[in-house]
Amino acid sequence: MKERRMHHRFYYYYSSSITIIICLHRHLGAQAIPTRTDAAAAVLFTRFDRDAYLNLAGDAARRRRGRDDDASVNYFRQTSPTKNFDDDQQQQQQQQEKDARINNSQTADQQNYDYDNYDDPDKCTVYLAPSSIPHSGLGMYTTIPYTPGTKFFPEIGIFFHDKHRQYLVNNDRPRLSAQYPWLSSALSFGAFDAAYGESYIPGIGMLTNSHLGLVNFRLSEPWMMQRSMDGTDSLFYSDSLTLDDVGRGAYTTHGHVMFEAVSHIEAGEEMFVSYGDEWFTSREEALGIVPGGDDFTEADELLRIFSETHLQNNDQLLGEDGVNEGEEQWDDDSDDTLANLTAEYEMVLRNASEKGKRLRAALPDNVQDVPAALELGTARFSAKDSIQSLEWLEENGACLDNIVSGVSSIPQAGRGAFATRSIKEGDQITTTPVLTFDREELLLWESVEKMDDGGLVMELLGQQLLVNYCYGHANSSLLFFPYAPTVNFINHGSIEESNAEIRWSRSPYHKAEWLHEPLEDVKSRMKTGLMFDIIATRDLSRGDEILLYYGKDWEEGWMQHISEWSPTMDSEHPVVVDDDDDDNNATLPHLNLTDSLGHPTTSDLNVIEKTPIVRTVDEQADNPYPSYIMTICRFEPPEECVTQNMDGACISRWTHVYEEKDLYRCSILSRRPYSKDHFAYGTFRQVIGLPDGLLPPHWMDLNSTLESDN
Ligand SMILES: C[S@@+](CC[C@H](N)C(=O)[O-])C[C@H]1O[C@@H](n2cnc3c(N)ncnc32)[C@H](O)[C@@H]1O
Repeated sequence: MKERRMHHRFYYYYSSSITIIICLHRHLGAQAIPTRTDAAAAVLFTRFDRDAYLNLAGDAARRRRGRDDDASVNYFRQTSPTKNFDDDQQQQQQQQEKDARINNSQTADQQNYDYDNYDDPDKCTVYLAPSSIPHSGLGMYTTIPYTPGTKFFPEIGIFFHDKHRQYLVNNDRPRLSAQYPWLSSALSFGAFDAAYGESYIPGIGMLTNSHLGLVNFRLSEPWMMQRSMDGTDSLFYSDSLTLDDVGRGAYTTHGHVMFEAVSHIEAGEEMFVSYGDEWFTSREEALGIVPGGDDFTEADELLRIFSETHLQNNDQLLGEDGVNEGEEQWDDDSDDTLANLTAEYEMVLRNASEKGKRLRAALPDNVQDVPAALELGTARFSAKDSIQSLEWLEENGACLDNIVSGVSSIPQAGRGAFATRSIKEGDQITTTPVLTFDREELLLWESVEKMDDGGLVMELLGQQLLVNYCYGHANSSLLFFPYAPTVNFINHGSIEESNAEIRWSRSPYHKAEWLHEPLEDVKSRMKTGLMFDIIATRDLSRGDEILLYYGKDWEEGWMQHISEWSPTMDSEHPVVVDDDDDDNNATLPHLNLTDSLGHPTTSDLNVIEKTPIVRTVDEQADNPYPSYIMTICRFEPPEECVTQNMDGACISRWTHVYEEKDLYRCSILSRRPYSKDHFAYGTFRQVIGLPDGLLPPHWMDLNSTLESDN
């Protein structure tokens, strides 16, 4: 897994009445998610009004066709059914709050892509183009400067959980898809979402390369609450769907993941994030020795000292005012001087090697390069092409900001992608590299005991949420996950209302020749190379929601889901059981469905329950939290473990109080694992259909569809 560590805080689970804190940083124990039969005890909720939904969906389509809709109109307001609430006032209040939250989240979006603030709103602000890091494929470049803290536009994050439940996981080959995810904690509270999790974050999170000396973006507020549409990742911002909304759990709750600049970024600069030192040190065989950020800083210092002690004593090597003027002047030097300097510089290199191979790798190999490396800094010197001209980007790149995310105009669809500028029919809306998955990688299995002989059989539990973001054909086991910015927000529209289509990219970076290769070769490649283009099929105006026709299977699947789905089925989250300890089944979280609040947030708890958000142990005795809420602490763990479990897990005691600003008291409310929407039973799962004829016939290795499996 691409261990892109943004921070090194560890998360500890704290049960308020117990003083031992158990390290959950590694895992929460091997917990299983249960089979569907466990949903039997669900309580009836009937708030989802199917007819009203279908009417509204029709209205929304009519509005879009008539182009009289406003992209910011939020149909959830009208669809959010409330008839289960007895108290009209409470219902109204809750609805108003939900509206306010959704409006806030829209405002937050708009702040991030207010293109009118730029000198030319039609100027593309971000390009896909070849990376300045050799052999690392494509990268992202900005054409506008950023100041530290400025955010890039919002992206989705998709939680991928319980990899050990893949059928193939134990004896499978290395997979490219494992190179891309972030740690689960990259998504707020992700560390607690499941026993084991990873986070796929497209856009900056997947498309940018990492140069540890030139990192200019980082995930913003990884721990703080990032807004999400349903707020189940966060107790503080909730735009929650209710327990009985048919779209619940069908799209990610992390719909507002932000990256922010960490330095002053120049127009034309390549965007880099840190994958973390370990990502590079664990791949030295494949990547060679890659310096860390500190290595470049130290290398700069070594060159400065070398320059002061040697170059300034050799005035003839420097420009008139003592500043080097580039490489040519070195050519004029006498052989003797150059030989002396080379010998001196080799000493510097030898000393650096002794200190560390990564430090050595940060230094230029030749003394002739020292002046340029001094001027640029060793990091920039090592990737000289990492700042490009606008002309170069226009010539070699593809624009990635023709769309931004917002609340979809489609009821129950979550967020959508909207045009930032007019796009003519036939023109490219965006282009995107795709990561390939084997369908089997997205299935979740559980081994269960067979009644007759006690033997174990594998039972299909369901599919990862990522399925809903993958493109494929029902007759092929190969799936494609696009990862350019914003592309994953594009929703489905019927044949009549769709305004975009997908095709293999015409970009020179798309490896069209791979389409002739056998399926197995494509699946086992450890590099991406295939790309899709999304093309406008009619003239688009700024603010239009982009809609792709997802195909007949998808449409039928969604309609089937609506007709089969019942709040009864959808309203219970799985009970989490411990694989290793059958006696422990009852201790882990489950949703208390008698709680009429649906998904209460801390503010809901405050407003509706009129009680303080955080309760003392005594208060909890009279007034317990809902069962899917837990309290957690966050702190730097003590260096040593008090004891070590058999499996190496660290058990430590909280003996220190740390004052850092991003550490919190042990009073944070979090959702318990497996209590977010995408774990709920009966949630919609369906691959987005690629048009017939797009995939080569020799990739059609299935003759039945897996599509109807939820
Ligand atoms: C690729 S995602 C699109 C982005 C998604 N709306 C989000 O907020 O993250 C596909 C998922 O969006 C939802 N969706 C897309 N189009 C829809 C539609 N026309 N009606 C209902 N749900 C839709 C479904 O949950 C689907 O599985």
